[in-house]
Amino acid sequence: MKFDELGINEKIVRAVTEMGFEETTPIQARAIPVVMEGRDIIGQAQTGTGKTAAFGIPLLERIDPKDKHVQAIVLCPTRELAIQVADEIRRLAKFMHGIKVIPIYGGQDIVKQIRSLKSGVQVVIGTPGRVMDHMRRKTVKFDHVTMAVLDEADEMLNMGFRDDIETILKEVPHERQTVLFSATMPQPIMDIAAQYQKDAQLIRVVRKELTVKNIEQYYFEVRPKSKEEVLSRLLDIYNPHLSIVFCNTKKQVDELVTGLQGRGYFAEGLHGDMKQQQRDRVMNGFRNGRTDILVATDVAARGIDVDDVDIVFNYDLPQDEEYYVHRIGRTGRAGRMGLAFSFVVGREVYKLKEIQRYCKTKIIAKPIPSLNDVASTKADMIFKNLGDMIASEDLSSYISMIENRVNEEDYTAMDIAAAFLKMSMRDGTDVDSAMGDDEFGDTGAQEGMVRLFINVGRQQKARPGDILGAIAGETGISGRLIGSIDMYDKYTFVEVPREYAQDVLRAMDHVKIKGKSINIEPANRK
Ligand SMILES: Nc1ncnc2c1ncn2[C@@H]1O[C@H](COP(=O)(O)OP(=O)(O)OP(=O)(O)O)[C@@H](O)[C@H]1O
Ligand SMILES: [Mg+2]
Repeated sequence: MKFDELGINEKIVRAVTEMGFEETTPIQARAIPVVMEGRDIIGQAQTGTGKTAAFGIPLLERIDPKDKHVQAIVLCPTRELAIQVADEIRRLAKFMHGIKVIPIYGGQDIVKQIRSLKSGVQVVIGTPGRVMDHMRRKTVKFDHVTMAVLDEADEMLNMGFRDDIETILKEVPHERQTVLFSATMPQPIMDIAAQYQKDAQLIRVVRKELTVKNIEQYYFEVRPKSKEEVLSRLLDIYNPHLSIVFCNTKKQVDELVTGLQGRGYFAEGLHGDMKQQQRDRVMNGFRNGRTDILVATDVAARGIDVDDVDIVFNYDLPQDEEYYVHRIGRTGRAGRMGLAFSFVVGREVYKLKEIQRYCKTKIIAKPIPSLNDVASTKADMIFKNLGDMIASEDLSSYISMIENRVNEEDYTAMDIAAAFLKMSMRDGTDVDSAMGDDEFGDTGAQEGMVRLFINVGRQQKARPGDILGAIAGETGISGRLIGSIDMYDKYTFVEVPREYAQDVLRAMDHVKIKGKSINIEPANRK
């Protein structure tokens, strides 16, 4: 459906065209006409499918620019979302004169907000706490409000905000229109919502899955200690333009940011213990690409819309299934492609099963990339850049420098190229030191090798060749590089190059001998 078929203000049609919207999304096509009729609705549609405009457009249709009272109020669960929704509604209102939209949220100078509110604002987009604050101070009045929107309604009506929402809605005239939007809408929440709405129509853009099709979802079985290393490898291999890494605690966010920055990544944290100024700085940095990696708690899980987020990582699996939907929904927006990678530790596999059941999607297991994979991806990128440079630049003076060297010294141009490659691949993570030596200790292995202990299980009569083959097959490490296998009555040891040891351990869960899993651990623990 085209926007001009909706019977909306021509100025809004102009604005959406300028915003690059060609057609309405399904939720917009279905919700906008009903909301324009003045009916209460509950709108549920997948993440990134344009719910903001679905309420923003009919909201603007209702505003009388000549009337300087607050006429519409939108409540959002987080500050960042309030700012973003206000921006989107301002863009929609770009050609409508005399409409003022402001976000009001905690942590921002309240005196400034009061001044703006006094200057005649028709649309307030706020977080419940700060809105209540203004109500108490009587710096905002809602007696001319005809429309209330609860964006991310289920989240806000969840225990945390319920009382605040109730208090706020009591201040809004009873004849108001009340609309609720979210990508998830659990039944208990809809029951609560019935108290605030009148004869609400449920508009659910039904799809089998709750998550968007264009997000590919994978998981990695990891050990808690190896999460950061695995994350780094994935970042190096997939090289996302922007990515968001979700952690379950503020402490974990801080730790991971320090770790990633130490490894040379442009990462910043976002969580509720930070000062608002800092939160704004981080969010702006991420929106304009100064920060590539946003490490966040669930404050960034709902509604946040940033172009070019290619990958969402669940560094920790979320506690609630709904949060999985919202977190991964930060990628794959407005029809783009996205990747969602979840880290799963031990028994969390069960949680992952629940998430899959809830979302009605499959999350597929993926092996952890080896350092070899990382190295070859890095080399590919370097070769690509070199190719571009060779094609487009005059390198003759450099060529003669190399020729001179080769004539004077005892090595070839190939040696020089190889040394250069090694040098350029050493940026960011240091491949050789990434392995954490002490985990393997001194186990009397040969120089450069570490000993691993393998438990093949008693009943299995595995031959050394089977074990070697299985490990080589799963890790991609050439069988030649894996050293001796020593089989004793009860114990089996294998020696592997130190730099591959971690890979072998991580691959363990996938290494099967005669269909049965085996157990591998550092030999110094025995
Ligand atoms: N009709 C449209 N055509 C193209 N892009 C659109 C259209 N409507 C909205 N968009 C863009 O799609 C992106 C996602 O929209 P929006 O943030 O409203 O999604 P949402 O459904 O609210 O998602 P979430 O559940 O994550 O809050 C925004 O960048 C928005 O500008
Ligand atoms: Mg939204």
